[in-house]
Amino acid sequence: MTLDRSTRIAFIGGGQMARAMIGGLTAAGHPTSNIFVAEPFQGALDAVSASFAGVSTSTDNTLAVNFNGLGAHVVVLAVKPQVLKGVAEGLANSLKTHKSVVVSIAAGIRIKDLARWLDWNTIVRVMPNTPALVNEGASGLYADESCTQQQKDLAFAIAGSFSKMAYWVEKEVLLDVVTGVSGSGPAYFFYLLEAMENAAVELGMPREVARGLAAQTCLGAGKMALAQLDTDPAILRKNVTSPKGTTEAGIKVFDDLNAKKIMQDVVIAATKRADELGDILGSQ
Ligand SMILES: NC(=O)C1=CN([C@@H]2O[C@H](COP(=O)(O)OP(=O)(O)OC[C@H]3O[C@@H](n4cnc5c(N)ncnc54)[C@H](OP(=O)(O)O)[C@@H]3O)[C@@H](O)[C@H]2O)C=CC1
Ligand SMILES: O=C(O)[C@@H]1CCC=N1
Repeated sequence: MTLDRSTRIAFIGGGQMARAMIGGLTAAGHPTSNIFVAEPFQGALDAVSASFAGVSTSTDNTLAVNFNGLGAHVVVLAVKPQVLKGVAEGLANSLKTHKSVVVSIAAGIRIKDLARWLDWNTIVRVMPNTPALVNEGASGLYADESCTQQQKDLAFAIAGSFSKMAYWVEKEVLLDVVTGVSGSGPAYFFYLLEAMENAAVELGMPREVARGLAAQTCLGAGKMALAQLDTDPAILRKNVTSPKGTTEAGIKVFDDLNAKKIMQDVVIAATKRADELGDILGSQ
């Protein structure tokens, strides 16, 4: 099937990322009556209901897959990688009954391991990010030959509803790189924002002004980079940098500290951790 308003989507886990995806899906017009969220903590389900009126909820994961006896077309696994094995094993029978397409957003966990736990192999891995909540998500996807083109298209359409940029990657290992760049990436920018805001406050700026200036600058720089994707970001940076001016003085501090190398190491460390999670948790 293709994604349309009648597509029944079940979320297993109703945490940060599930809510960001549901926010994107509903903003794109998907009816809440065709979304079901299951998770063990009633408080989290209440928060989902408060944000998205009309979404069905349950503390029983199999009820979400069962989707009021109709069956979910798509089951999104949105739990932490550490609990995924137990969750997956509990869904095996319901998935076979309803033949749902499984979308896993868990960092690191590979299709072969998930397929073994689920005893089911119609699986697409998607690595989204939390800006999905404000309709600015970026996602990478991977599926192997056990999915049909139609199933891949369905998963891509779902990712596309909460992602401004969505890309298939050719090898599963590249999803770890997606995780290191855009999955974890919002946190790197928040880290920079924290530092920019604190510096401005130390220099006498009221905090709310500092926060607004820094956040809008981040958004503006991102929009400029997106508007000129064929331009190397180094050129965009040079366009801001007047000879012997202020930016040059600021960037010199970055260069003296080898900050570009540090940023590369950050992305590499997050990517390696995704691979490690796949090795450690996948061997269960
Ligand atoms: N956060 C992010 O930016 C991103 C996260 N991801 C991936 O998304 C997944 C979810 O992460 P995130 O949303 O941050 O995590 P959260 O902890 O916010 O959400 C996970 C949810 O799953 C619930 N849960 C725990 N056990 C079960 C269970 N047995 N059955 C059903 N639900 C359960 C948790 O409930 P409780 O709190 O009660 O334990 C929690 O609400 C992870 O695999 C992560 O790798 C991918 C991209 C970005
Ligand atoms: O930190 C994590 O493990 C998850 C995956 C990507 C973003 N958050």
